Amino acid sequence: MGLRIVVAADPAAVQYKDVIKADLESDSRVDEVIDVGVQVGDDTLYPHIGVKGAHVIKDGKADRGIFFCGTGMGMAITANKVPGIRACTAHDSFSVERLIMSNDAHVLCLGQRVIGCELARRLAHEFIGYTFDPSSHSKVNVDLINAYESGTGETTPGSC
Ligand SMILES: O=C[C@H](O)[C@H](O)COP(=O)(O)O
Repeated sequence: MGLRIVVAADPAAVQYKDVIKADLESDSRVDEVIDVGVQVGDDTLYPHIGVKGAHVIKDGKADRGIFFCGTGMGMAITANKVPGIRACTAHDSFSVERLIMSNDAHVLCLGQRVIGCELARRLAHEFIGYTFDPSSHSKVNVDLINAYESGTGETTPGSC
């Protein structure tokens, strides 16, 4: 079964969102692309779109997301506020690899004002090619993040 990917952008990055949406729609690794906006001419601000996109993943309707804004940072900050969602900006190939392999992230965030379109396309292509290995040493870190978020873990402001 292929991946279900949600794409989201604010007005500063709708062009990259639409280019990469088209790439994903013709990618054999992808079963479904869900576009939560914005569309050209829609001036909705990124916090609204980032929350909406992250909830698609939280609600189990998508496996991963690729979110876009001017820098990628506003979308990342926003998506991380949705419980259970791990999102980060990554503008180089190694970071994109580690975003999955070390961090088991759900969302790659890209900045249209920061990187060229061809690099953004390449990073999006690479992002969906990685699968987190739950038997790797990285799982303990992801588990600690989740435990802190749920209030069940040992990680507290005074724990180190
Ligand atoms: O992180 C925020 C984004 O880059 C957004 O697209 C632009 O925000 P700004 O207009 O506040 O810089």
